[in-house]
Amino acid sequence: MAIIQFPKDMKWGTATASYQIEGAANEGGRGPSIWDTFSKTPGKVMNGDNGDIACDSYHRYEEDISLMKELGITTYRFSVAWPRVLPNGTGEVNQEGLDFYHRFIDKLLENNIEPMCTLYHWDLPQALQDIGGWNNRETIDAFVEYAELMFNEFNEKIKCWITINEPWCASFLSNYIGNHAPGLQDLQLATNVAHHLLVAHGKAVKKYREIGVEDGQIGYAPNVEWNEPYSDKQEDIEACYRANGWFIEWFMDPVFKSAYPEKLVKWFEETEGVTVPILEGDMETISEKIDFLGINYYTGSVSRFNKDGGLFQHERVDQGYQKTDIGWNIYPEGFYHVLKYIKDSYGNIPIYITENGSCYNEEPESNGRVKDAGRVNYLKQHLTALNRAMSAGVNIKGYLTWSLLDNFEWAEGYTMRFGIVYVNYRTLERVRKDSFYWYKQIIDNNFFEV
Ligand SMILES: CCOCCOc1ccc(-c2cn(C[C@@H]3NC[C@@H](O)[C@H]3O)nn2)cc1
Repeated sequence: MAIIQFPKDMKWGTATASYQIEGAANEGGRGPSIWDTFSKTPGKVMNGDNGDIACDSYHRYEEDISLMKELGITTYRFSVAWPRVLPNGTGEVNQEGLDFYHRFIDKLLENNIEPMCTLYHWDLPQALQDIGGWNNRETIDAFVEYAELMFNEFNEKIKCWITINEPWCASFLSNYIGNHAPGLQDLQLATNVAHHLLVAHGKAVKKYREIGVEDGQIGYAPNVEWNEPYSDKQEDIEACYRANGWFIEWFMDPVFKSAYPEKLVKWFEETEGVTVPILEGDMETISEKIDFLGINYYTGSVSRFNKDGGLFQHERVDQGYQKTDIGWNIYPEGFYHVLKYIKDSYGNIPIYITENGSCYNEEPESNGRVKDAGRVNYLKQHLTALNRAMSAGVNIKGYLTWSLLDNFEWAEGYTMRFGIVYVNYRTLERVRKDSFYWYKQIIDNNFFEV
């Protein structure tokens, strides 16, 4: 047996997002977002599910916070619904929306739980999508107006800010692959969106610095996956570089090196005729220094070159890895490799694991117990890989599992469950899963045995 020990000051938490848990979509002055529109468009979301009610955390946040308190977490990552505070994206402020977040954050602080606030977790006000959304640089200015409002309103209470969650999902998954809102399929448009998200991130960081908060910190949370080359063949190594780079270099080189990765820019230009719409000063803005990096990791694979393998001429090679119920490989080695790669590529900036978790869809048994052994095992394997990365010098400050609650899993609707707490979507009752109790033990002891 080996002891997996974490540092005394390790921050433990859970993560959620506004559209996925709040509900009250047409309450409290909230305006519509692109996910309200997308989820109500036939065929876009499994079973026609939407976030109108979700986990009803808008009304049940006190119960959620008592679960967090019982769990013993010190940090809770949530996101603000932009259209709840600015129903039209800019201009008129919805005081009821601000009041809700004050009540919620005050309750967190009362319970000694540090709020980690994501400003943008994909619920763009529909009014901004109506003028082109992130493809229109005016949305960058709207985001800065929203960020400034939030910084000034909550700076005394929130000391840890995340600008953009998973820019790859908000740009390429949403505007090229088309699985997420607004469901477009145009690589040039998606590349514009990715760039404007990065500029918006940089401008928000600049605004945060201007406002000046001594004890605050700001970062962003890209999602990464790991493609391990199937062989030492150059073509396999390069194919994996491209596949990894779409998530890593594309969203980290601009922030940490003030330039896009040349090899990938050339690849987009030569194979797809796509270019990045960089204006004078953009790269300097994007690379405004951040205090920490949030990393979201779920899965990876062994991959290799395949000329007919789509955008990056790569393909995943099935190695018989076990998969979670959403069909993603369980690949903890990839977690270690990607963290080591980030450290070696971008220096040792403090990193929070802002999302890591697994999908298992067990229902409560007759005695009320939810036996999610797969999720406990996934946590064990990935925390072991995280510990290995920390031993290799990766500057990990905290780990927040996705997610506290089962919730609206985007295009999968409510069919896919990532929570350590089961949610009965009919009664909205919360039921602690076995993984809740296992994770509580880790938080209490700061170690576990494998
Ligand atoms: C190449 C083609 O691929 C088609 C599907 O491609 C993806 C990729 C990635 C995801 C994905 C979903 N999640 C979990 C969320 N992270 C944020 C939080 O809101 C969680 O709900 N992370 N990544 C989905 C679909």
